Amino acid sequence: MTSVTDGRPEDDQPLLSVRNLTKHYPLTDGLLGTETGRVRAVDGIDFDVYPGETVGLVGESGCGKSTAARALLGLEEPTAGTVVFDGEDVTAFDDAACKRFRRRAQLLFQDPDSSLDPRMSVGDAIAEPLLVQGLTAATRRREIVADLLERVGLSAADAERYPHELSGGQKQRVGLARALSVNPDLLVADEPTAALDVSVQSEILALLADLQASVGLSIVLISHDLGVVRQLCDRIAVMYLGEIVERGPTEDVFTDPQHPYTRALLASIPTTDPRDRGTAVSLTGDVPSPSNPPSGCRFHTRCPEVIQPDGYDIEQRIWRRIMDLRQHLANETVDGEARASTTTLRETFSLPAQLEDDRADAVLETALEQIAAGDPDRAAALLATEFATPCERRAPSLEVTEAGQDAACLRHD
Ligand SMILES: Nc1ncnc2c1ncn2[C@@H]1O[C@H](COP(=O)(O)OP(=O)(O)OP(=O)(O)O)[C@@H](O)[C@H]1O
Repeated sequence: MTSVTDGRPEDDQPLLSVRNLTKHYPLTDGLLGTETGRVRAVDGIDFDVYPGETVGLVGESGCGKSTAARALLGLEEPTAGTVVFDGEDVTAFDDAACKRFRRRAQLLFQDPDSSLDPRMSVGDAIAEPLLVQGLTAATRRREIVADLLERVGLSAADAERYPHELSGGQKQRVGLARALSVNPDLLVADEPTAALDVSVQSEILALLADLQASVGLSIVLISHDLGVVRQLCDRIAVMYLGEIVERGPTEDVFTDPQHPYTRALLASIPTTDPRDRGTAVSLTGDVPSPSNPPSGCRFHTRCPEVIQPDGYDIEQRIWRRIMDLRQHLANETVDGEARASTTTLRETFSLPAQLEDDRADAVLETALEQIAAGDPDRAAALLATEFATPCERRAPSLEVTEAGQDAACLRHD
């Protein structure tokens, strides 16, 4: 019998299997050259890509998507973890195996200009990987180039042109032809349409979908754009600050998201439906630095659904603001509030004059009095003790939810 995990039959063999992929960059002191910390760009991510499917890696800018792509292609050495491609460990490859892997797994860049040499004709650019792989017969190379140009919607005559004569969309088509020239099994497309005009974006996405259907390519699509991902991907992994927070079949994640971060991302997609107006939860606070990620669940400093401590019953929206106040105190950004009245402080931090939960209100009022008395550290300590959330203490693991997909959120525990 076939059991299903993450939307796939278990007895299917993945083409690519990424386990605990981790990449930390050292932070060094410019003068002394000593290590002062680490940027945790990617922290233990797991996902599989099966033959012929497209898997999306989505998340805000800086969450580690490109680092994950470079590490899984062997362009950067991971700090930890394994990448198994067609049954073999990529990190253990010798030079010859590495060369074969480089042919079978291709990278498509966001900005075609960065991958095309302005002095090289389109034909030469597409033929270059063939030459590197040992195809020395010039006539055969020309035939392949002509065929590839037509497959990506250009014409054989375009082989004679140079990158500066092409539009952005045409250049991305050339980039795609170049990546496909060596018949790869896997294409890693890093924001392939982000540098293009909106009108051209959908043409390139349609082309990717067509090519995938005709040659059975597997694709890892990296994008911050949920619309792009929904259009193309069979399954997606949502990343936040170097970690996967939700993973599953695209339609399941879009129709019934199980992680508050995914819900917030989806709510941020502009909608024309008037019934949707005003229901969107927007994220507060800045994306924390990957060199000093929050404790517990990394999303707790911005999460609209952060868990309340036992015994309190505070409106969730207000609870988020109390957590934001704790954040301000921790960041020492409330110093100038001394000598204000607690009423003014409540207004400053968008807190109501009276919380519905009397016990919570008494704690809050005491903390605000301490801030007003010029002792924000005491207020921070009181709020940290009374209003501690499990989300700041325990890091959730990625577990299968009742909805079917995996999510890393303590609410599912
Ligand atoms: N070589 C490096 N040294 C130190 N930090 C790095 C290095 N490369 C990336 N980072 C940091 O790691 C984090 C993840 O970067 P990455 O480029 O993978 O994110 P991303 O999700 O692809 O973002 P974007 O969409 O902006 O490209 C960022 O905070 C980035 O500043």
